[in-house]
Amino acid sequence: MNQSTSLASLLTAVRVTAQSGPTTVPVTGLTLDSRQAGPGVVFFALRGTANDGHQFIPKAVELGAAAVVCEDLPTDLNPATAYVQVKDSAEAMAYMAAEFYGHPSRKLQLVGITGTNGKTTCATMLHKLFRELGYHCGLLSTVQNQIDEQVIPATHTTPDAIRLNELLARMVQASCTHVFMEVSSHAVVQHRVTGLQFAGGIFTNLTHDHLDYHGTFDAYLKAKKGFFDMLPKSAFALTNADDKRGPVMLQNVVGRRESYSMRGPATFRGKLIENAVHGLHLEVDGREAQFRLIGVFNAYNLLAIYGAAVLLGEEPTEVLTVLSGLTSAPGRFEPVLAEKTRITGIIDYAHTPDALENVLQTIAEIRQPSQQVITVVGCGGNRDGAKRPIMARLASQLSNRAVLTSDNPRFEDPNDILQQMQTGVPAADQGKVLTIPDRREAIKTAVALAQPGDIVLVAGKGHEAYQEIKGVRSDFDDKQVLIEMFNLLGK
Ligand SMILES: CC(=O)N[C@H]1[C@@H](OP(=O)(O)OP(=O)(O)OC[C@H]2O[C@@H](n3ccc(=O)[nH]c3=O)[C@H](O)[C@@H]2O)O[C@H](CO)[C@@H](O)[C@@H]1O[C@H](C)C(=O)N[C@@H](C)C(=O)N[C@H](CCC(=O)O)C(=O)O
Ligand SMILES: Nc1ncnc2c1ncn2[C@@H]1O[C@H](COP(=O)(O)OP(=O)(O)OP(=O)(O)O)[C@@H](O)[C@H]1O
Repeated sequence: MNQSTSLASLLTAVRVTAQSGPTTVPVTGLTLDSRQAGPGVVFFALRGTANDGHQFIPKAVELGAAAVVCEDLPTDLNPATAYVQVKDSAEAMAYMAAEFYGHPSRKLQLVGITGTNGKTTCATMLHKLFRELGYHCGLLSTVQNQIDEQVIPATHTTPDAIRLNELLARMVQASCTHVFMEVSSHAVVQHRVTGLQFAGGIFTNLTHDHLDYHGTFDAYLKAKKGFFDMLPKSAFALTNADDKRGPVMLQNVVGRRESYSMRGPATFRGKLIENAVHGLHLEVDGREAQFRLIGVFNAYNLLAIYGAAVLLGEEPTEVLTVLSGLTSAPGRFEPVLAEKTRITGIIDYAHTPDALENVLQTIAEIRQPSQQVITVVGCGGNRDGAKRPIMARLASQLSNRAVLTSDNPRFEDPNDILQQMQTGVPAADQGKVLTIPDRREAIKTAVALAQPGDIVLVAGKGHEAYQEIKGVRSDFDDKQVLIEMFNLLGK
């Protein structure tokens, strides 16, 4: 995008504590990485988790940066460079990025989704729903960003404020009216969404996660709540009333307080009629509808999506009709049916003990006693080793058969990872477990073991389309391999 303005006009968006150097300079770009600095570019020195961006100011200046925005002015100032001192560089960057890109969020109906689980599912399905309803719209998610059907790879759940405003501006340029985005707790704390004007916010749920970053559960909750606290009066704040933290999210918010529930009073009410392998049958605000998504957690996601669409002014019956035909987000409890034998394959991104347990418990809720569950699972290399025995234990205890295999061994020997996983399998379950390092062979074996009607869960990779071995990423897609094996084995 060709963008140009003057530093002085960008500074109207922030409170400056001190400044030096020429402010009339034209600005053609913004960056938070000194290595990307150059003439016309404003460099923001951010205090990071590993580095302090202030140490890279000389590098940015050496590369010709037009200006530096920082919290502490350097002692050695270059007369050709403008230096701007602010209280918080990350916050200033967000306001200046919004200004630089012409406040794209104000020209869109921007809806943010926060919570531990369900963000990708809700954002992706809202995007699909509004596309079906005839709108041009954008998506910002962990899996991918999208402008209508154009896919733009994603590096973060929520991009940094510069990239975010740039993407929103591209969406405005492509005539998008609605954008659905995931708002991670990291993004709130790091001011990635500061200065954006939201039309609505959704809270899905909160469980223990990311405590390595936030330190305490309260800090994690505070980060999530920070997003609801920034919603303006015109926006809706839609919360899950059945989640323990749902009501807290609405405390003292300025936005319109709305809720959804499967249990009690709420703006949008759902009732479970059937939760089966082939999908959910729900009553939503008194209307019955059948959905292709599986599991009670998806009933909550569907209610959130329905509620948001109605709050955005869509007609409830039409919303339900379109939602009924939609499939889930890629690799999020994604069913793959073998037509001939009615074996149900499920592809899920679950790569932590919590997520694996959730998925297997959901399968336990929907399966008939005659249906066996066969789980294929692995654990990544060069990452948290403690989860390996736990995941193997869960897979063996909560399935009829488990096939332990590789999941991005990276630089570790796959056999070492598998050995560590095996230590978690209880003696009584040893007979249920096979160990096959080659993931393709593992999926083939699981399909071969499955009898008509059984369920094959392939966990861990979800939408990921690669397997990383010794630093090399080769193409590997669980869904494609599963379909290939159904065909190969005549299932
Ligand atoms: C822990 C975390 O959130 N880190 C993010 C943070 O980086 P950081 O603070 O570690 O950066 P740093 O290395 O300490 O450097 C400090 C500053 O110096 C700059 N720098 C660094 C080197 C150099 O040569 N020159 C230079 O200017 C860096 O650009 C940075 O601005 O700020 C960077 C710029 O915005 C992010 O890219 C980076 O995300 C990293 C890659 C990351 O993995 N983040 C994850 C944890 C994350 O944000 N995840 C959430 C989703 C969580 C979930 O729900 O699953 C997300 O929204 O994606
Ligand atoms: N509302 C929900 N409640 C509990 N679990 C859920 C919910 N929605 C999805 N899940 C489970 O959590 C997994 C992650 O779902 P999803 O990707 O939608 O969440 P997310 O918040 O975007 O998480 P991530 O950022 O890790 O992708 C799914 O594979 C599914 O098994």
